Amino acid sequence: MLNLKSVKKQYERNMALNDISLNFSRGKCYGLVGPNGAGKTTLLKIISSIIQDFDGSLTFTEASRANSKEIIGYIPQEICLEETVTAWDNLSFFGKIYGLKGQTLKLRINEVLNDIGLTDKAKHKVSAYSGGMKRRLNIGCALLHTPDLIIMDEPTIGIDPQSRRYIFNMIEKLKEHGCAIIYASHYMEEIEQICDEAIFIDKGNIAENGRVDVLLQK
Ligand SMILES: Nc1ncnc2c1ncn2[C@@H]1O[C@H](COP(=O)(O)OP(=O)(O)OP(=O)(O)O)[C@@H](O)[C@H]1O
Repeated sequence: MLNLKSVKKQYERNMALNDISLNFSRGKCYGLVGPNGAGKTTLLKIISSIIQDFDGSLTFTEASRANSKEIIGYIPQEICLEETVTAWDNLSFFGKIYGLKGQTLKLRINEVLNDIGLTDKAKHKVSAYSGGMKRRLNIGCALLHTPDLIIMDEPTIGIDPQSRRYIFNMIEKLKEHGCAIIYASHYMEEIEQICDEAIFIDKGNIAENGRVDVLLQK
């Protein structure tokens, strides 16, 4: 569904990404692994069109949807929620950004709340949520518009095992629905558990790339 060809990104004198070519297909979870400063977030921001100033090409191979905003659900490393209002209000805000309204918006909010396991806490203020609950809500906000490609930038940092389980179950469901997921993480055991393929990135270059079982044997 997505091809990257010779993608390069330079910040002033710092070459953050150096000739990255990759293909992503539906129904698979791709682990993106690398040390601090390897270029993971830069790559994810290029794929999500947050960074538009780069060299090389990025092509969505299925033209069924109008633009990348409709295709992509981007879950940033930072929690991006308004804590003074409820989970429902946060979901409603993000749903409207994606053009959802009325009954469709209500239906999607209820579905997402169920998927992230927060139905009974929907009317609670986010400031009263645990770190793991905030992470789950952060993910939910990016799924309302049923994106085809979901980008998760280290979504399990500082969370409890129950929230981690919810996130992993969610990834399995998204794969079953034919979505592609790109999952950046520092944790190899997470990549082994949920990813079909892994991309090891170091100093802006691809060090290894392929099926997780094959890479593990290596
Ligand atoms: N806005 C920016 N301006 C200048 N340099 C930047 C900027 N963003 C990132 N960099 C640099 O680009 C390189 C790659 O950074 P990036 O954040 O993509 O790495 P990362 O693999 O996501 O790291 P981490 O695991 O710490 O999140 C680093 O050397 C970083 O300092």
